[in-house]
Amino acid sequence: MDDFHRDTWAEIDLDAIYDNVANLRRFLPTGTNIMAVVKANAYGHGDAEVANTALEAGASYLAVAFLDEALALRKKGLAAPILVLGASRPEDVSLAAEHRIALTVFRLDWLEKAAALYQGSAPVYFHLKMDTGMGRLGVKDERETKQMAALIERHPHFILEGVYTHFATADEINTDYFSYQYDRFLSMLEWLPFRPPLVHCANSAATLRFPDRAFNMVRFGISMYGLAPSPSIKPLLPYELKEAFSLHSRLVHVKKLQPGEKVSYGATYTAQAEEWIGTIPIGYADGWLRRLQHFHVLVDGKKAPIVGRVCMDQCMIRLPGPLPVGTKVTLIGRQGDEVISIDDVARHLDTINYEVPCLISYRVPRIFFRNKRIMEVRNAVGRVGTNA
Ligand SMILES: Cc1ncc(COP(=O)(O)O)c(CNc2conc2O)c1O
Repeated sequence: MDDFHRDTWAEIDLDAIYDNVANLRRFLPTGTNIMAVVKANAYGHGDAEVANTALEAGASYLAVAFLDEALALRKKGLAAPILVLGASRPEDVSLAAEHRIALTVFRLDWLEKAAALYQGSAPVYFHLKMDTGMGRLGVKDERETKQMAALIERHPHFILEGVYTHFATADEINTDYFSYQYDRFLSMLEWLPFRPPLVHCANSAATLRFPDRAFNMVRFGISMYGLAPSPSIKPLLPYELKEAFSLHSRLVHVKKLQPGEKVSYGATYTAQAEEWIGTIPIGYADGWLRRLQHFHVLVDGKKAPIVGRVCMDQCMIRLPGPLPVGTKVTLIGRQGDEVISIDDVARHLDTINYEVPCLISYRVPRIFFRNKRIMEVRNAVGRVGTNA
């Protein structure tokens, strides 16, 4: 376990991760596999710890965005199959094969380059991505699809393990475009000479809303972390999700301001009366963005407004009264009857909940709880740029 020397930390409740996946396991038809999406350091929650917990709870596959993230999981001892959802380089096919990492393929020219460059004898697993309307990555042409399937079939070491697509609007109430994409996927699947072993299309929203249209694997991301894919479909979710991420700090300075005294850069905040002001060691370099000025935190079980500009490493809050240095402050999570959810922070930032935990940077240590006890502490400070 790492130690850390600044009183700001994130707590990851792996019991919540476990329950979110175990509940999905119970919710899905037996033959539907669960692919745990752990890209971007598991949406800021800690890639290896979340991956291990998800696998324990019934996931059988992992997904990341880029090859480096998959290699990092292998280095951390994860042995489960991993799919790279994003683009990779044709010259990295050997590296992927060596580590049993499946790659997404969606261009014939890429596949031809990979075939020309691959000198290995280990099997190379591909998932062919079809663009049914997300407009990001994916093949759209029948002839190109057939040529790609034929090339893979001809190659002695290439294996078409899966085929998939990604929905643009599964988290919206109106299902017109979702249905268009689903139907498009059904017809594009007919372009293949055979059905690969794994066919998948559903992200969290599609999984939880339309489990009967998930084929035989789902790609479970945001709701594994206990977050609804969007506020509009939150009431439609089939079971309660448990939020896994919380964020805490401690008062490092407390002072009383007289009326007219100022706080922070730009002296934009002026005390209106005698006010108790606390300083906490978290700022925008930790992902606690400047736009969170005027938002609030919890201290002594009460809401406390963030006053003055958020600095790179610190910010100031107006306290309900004199409190001792060292008092715990909760920026995301619960104190007594008061809760600040990730959705609350996202709403204030006018963004989506996905972005909030992803923003909490490497500089904030993560403490992992399993069975209500600390099972790991990760402090990446000092590791960035070295072999972790
Ligand atoms: C291809 C693909 N599959 C599955 C998921 C998981 O989706 P979920 O977290 O809604 O369950 C994502 C998430 N990708 C992104 C989420 O936000 N921006 C993205 O690019 C994805 O890009």
